[in-house]
Amino acid sequence: MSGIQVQGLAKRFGDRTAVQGLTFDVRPGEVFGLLGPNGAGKTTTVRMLTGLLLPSEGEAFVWGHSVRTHGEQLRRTVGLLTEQPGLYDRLTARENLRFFMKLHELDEAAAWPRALAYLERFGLAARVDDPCGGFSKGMRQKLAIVRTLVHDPKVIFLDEPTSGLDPESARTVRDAVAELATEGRTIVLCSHNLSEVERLCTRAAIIQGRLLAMAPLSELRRAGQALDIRVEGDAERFRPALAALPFAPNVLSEGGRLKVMLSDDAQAPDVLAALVNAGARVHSAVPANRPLEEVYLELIRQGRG
Ligand SMILES: Nc1ncnc2c1ncn2[C@@H]1O[C@H](COP(=O)(O)OP(=O)(O)OP(=O)(O)O)[C@@H](O)[C@H]1O
Repeated sequence: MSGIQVQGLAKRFGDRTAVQGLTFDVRPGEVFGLLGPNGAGKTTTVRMLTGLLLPSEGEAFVWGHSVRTHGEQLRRTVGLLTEQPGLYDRLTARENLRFFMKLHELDEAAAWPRALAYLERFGLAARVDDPCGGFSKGMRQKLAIVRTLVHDPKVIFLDEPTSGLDPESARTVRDAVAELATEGRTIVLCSHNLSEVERLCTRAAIIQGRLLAMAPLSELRRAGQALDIRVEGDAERFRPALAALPFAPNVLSEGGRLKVMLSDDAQAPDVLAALVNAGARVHSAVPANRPLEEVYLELIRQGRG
């Protein structure tokens, strides 16, 4: 069995339930987003799926290994990039990687070329013999990613992998993540960067102590549509007319474009009538998918309600 299967997973810390009733699956070759606000239980879930915490309830299989009974095999199969890079400042990049190779009981001669290829890709090869203490935040993050990959893991958990990276480095890392998935690995991406999630992930779960939604991103974004409207002149001036509608839709405006979020198809004619009554010359109005951010925020609000 490959990929990840999660069945009714729960974790309690004393009286506090961090997560409960989590059920989802992640396929090989998939980049899967695990999303949720601060304190939603993402880290707790990842720690259970990487054998660092035992679940209070439920079961999960990661590449066929039970998180309850096969912790040792599990840890050999997974790579985990945590929020903190967790490197030894006094050691050089090479020494850090060697240390983690030893921890994984790897044959260094076999494992090093793979690490070096990533170091080169991430622009770190020239600094391999410098102590990490002198590395910038982005360099440390990239080295931590290389460390996550030294043992050629089948399942990779990445917590905010591009945090602190400049746009070019972030792109390099995103390309590497996409490539790892095309090699048939399973990747779980925890991120608050929803545009990154939209670019990388095929499916996502949104959690807040429990599962609020799990679906392909294309489906999540369709859940409740938007209307993409082009008007003459600056669209922003029509915002008050739309705000006065009984259903007060959320509106984004940019130049001559308005994106109006609808909770119901039947609201579209009222939106257009309000614009025309306010003097707008409407060039076009087409149904559009909602930005992931809109869907996410709405689900979180409903989850709290
Ligand atoms: N070791 C622990 N002991 C007690 N409570 C904990 C422990 N670890 C996590 N929690 C609690 O579980 C809940 C979920 O925390 P978790 O760190 O999993 O959230 P998160 O989604 O990763 O948040 P963030 O986005 O801020 O990293 C929080 O209420 C947190 O206080």
